[in-house]
Amino acid sequence: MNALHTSVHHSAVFDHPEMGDHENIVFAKDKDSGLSAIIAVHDTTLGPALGGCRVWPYENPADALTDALRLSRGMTYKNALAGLDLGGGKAVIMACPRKEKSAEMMEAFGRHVERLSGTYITAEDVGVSPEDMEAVALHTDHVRGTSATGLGDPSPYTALGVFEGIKASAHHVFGNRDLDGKTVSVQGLGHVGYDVARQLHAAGAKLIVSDIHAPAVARAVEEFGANAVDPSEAHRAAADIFVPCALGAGLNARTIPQIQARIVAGAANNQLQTPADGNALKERGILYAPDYAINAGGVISIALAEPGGNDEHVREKTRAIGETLALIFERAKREETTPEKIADKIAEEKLASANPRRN
Ligand SMILES: NC(=O)c1ccc[n+]([C@@H]2O[C@H](COP(=O)([O-])OP(=O)(O)OC[C@H]3O[C@@H](n4cnc5c(N)ncnc54)[C@H](O)[C@@H]3O)[C@@H](O)[C@H]2O)c1
Repeated sequence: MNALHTSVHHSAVFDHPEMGDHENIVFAKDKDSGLSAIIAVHDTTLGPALGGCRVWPYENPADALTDALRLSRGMTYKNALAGLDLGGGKAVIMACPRKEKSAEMMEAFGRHVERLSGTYITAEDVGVSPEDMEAVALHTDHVRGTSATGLGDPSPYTALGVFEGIKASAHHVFGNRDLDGKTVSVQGLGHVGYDVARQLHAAGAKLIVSDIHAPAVARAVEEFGANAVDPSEAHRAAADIFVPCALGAGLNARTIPQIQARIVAGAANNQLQTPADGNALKERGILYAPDYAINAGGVISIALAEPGGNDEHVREKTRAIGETLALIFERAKREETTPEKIADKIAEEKLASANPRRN
């Protein structure tokens, strides 16, 4: 290998724009099963790095590395803000979940997780099923969310946290947690969105719903007396609260000027397309509940579940998301900044106080 070749690779990894303070990055291969994975351990200041494993047909390893670095850093912040004694990490497997993933590949991944001696704990993410995690668990105990370790589907806990977050947001904006008579636009009626809609309906909210999957919409109209709108209209519906529970990047330069709601509080990951979109919401007087703060119920359930589960302590910690958001909103107001910047600050303060060397 010549010197130029070496320096190209060096800059591609160590000078990667997403390379923050990552502690350890493993490029994991297994010839027999075809596994190519990256395990990124971002920070273990607060405890072992917990974060899901994603199986995705990345176009190239550079995209996979970018995803692993970004997502693992996000998990450090999410776990810290949720008050968990856990650091942040993430794994990505470069494979098509339908055509290339296999039990052998997941087992090989499990062996790599085991080699990290518990500094990384894995769980389900996009493209991974409960059966896949059972295959991983054949080779390592550093896995959560399997039938032996978990409460099952994390979505109900995510939905509970989002509902608490919506009430905290309503209190901040309207001076009252009561949702009776409030109009709420829920975008995306999947695992989380449908359950949030159910809780909103039970609390007396009037629902506007949308999904690209027509049967889910029909069911919500029938069950909750909801009004259906086209998914492209969800953000600009005449509502008090907008609850994005579909895909990311829905808050952007095009949609923000059209939002009628005074609150955006939903489960979707990475709702802000760019950091400037957070400022744009603030300028329009729209309160934004930072996504990784409000949607932490799922990771709380994965982290704290006990086998065979009494889930009361999980529910309690998940309900506390409402209190965390109330603190974030108050401080953002005091410091005249945006809630997502305060969420980041609180997470960083927790890390700094656990490890004074970070100051
Ligand atoms: N499941 C969890 O515990 C959890 C935890 C944290 C964050 N999240 C995030 O919350 C969001 C929802 O998660 P989920 O588990 O309910 O996923 P899901 O796949 O069960 O549901 C997503 C729903 O959104 C719909 N949808 C897709 N594109 C849409 C569009 N353009 N407009 C309207 N609807 C659209 C889909 O048809 C589907 O019904 C995702 O962004 C996910 O990353 C989920």
